[in-house]
Amino acid sequence: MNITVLGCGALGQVWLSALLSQGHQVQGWLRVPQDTFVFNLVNLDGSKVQHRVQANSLSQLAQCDLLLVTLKAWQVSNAVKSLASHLRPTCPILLIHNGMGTQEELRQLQNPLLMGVTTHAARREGNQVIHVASGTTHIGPGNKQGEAWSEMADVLQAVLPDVAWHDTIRAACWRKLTVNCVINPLTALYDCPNGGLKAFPEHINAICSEVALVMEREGLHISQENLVSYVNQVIDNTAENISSMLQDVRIQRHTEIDYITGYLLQRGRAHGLSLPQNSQLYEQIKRKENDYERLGTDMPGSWN
Ligand SMILES: NC(=O)C1=CN([C@@H]2O[C@H](COP(=O)(O)OP(=O)(O)OC[C@H]3O[C@@H](n4cnc5c(N)ncnc54)[C@H](OP(=O)(O)O)[C@@H]3O)[C@@H](O)[C@H]2O)C=CC1
Ligand SMILES: CC(C)(CO)C(=O)C(=O)O
Repeated sequence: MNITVLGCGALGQVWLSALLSQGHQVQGWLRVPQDTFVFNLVNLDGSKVQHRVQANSLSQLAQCDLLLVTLKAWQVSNAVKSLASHLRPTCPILLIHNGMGTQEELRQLQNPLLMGVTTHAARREGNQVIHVASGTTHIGPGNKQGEAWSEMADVLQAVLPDVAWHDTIRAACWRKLTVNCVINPLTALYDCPNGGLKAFPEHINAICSEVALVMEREGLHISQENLVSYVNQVIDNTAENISSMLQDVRIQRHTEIDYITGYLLQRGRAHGLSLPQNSQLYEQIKRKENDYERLGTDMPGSWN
């Protein structure tokens, strides 16, 4: 297949490399246009590879069979909208990111839209990306046109297993959202690795009980106990991890909080629910983010 990967960061490079190794014709799409993109990846087994791929070719974009989007949630809508008119109308667009809300932002899209969440893990270290852990990528339709694309899961399963197709992907997205509503803001707040959250069971329970309320109203029936046990399982499995939100806060980068807790609060409001624990967490993270973003724009020279 001919595939363009939009967002060539940690996750994007893992996919680019896996797609290349399976013989797919790929290009990267970069924020700052370049003709080629060179990257270094450390595979799960510790072996290192360097790849050089084409980048930002409009003619290749116009012929592609899949646009794979591995951007941060807040980067997705604008970037996809700016590229969609260059794609064939039948070319599917697969979004893999943490958080929710982009599906709603892309409601007007004519192309088949597929949504994905993944438990693969990769991180940038210097000039290389390390594929830290293998996992499962759950994908499913994000609009009516996407419903016919279940075979995409088979293609991608051969590239970077495991890939599972869901006729209804929303439940998987909410489960991942729950994990991110707990682990991401709490680790950013307590400045600890994921495993450090074992010390805060009440806080975890309180967050999950509010998420369960919203999920119930969204038509997804799952008990608070079930959510807590799933979140604790992820905490155990990723105990050494520094969550993506804590990483963002540490390097003063915009976080995904608006698409994680922010999305939960938005859905809560739509159902007339008050979610005090999550509202407080959201405010705390936004305060941190605003502090450094305001400082950033106040830096000398920013008016030049
Ligand atoms: N990494 C992981 O292990 C996992 C990540 N996820 C989720 O996957 C998503 C991607 O994560 P990750 O790969 O870590 O993030 P990264 O920040 O590493 O990658 C995003 C990339 O997109 C680039 N980019 C930003 N805006 C544009 C644009 N308009 N056009 C083209 N490229 C652009 C960024 O470039 P620049 O930096 O120059 O702005 C960056 O290289 C996130 O939602 C994350 O939460 C989910 C599970 C695991
Ligand atoms: C699952 C978890 C919490 C792993 O760290 C993650 O998705 C993240 O850090 O964003």
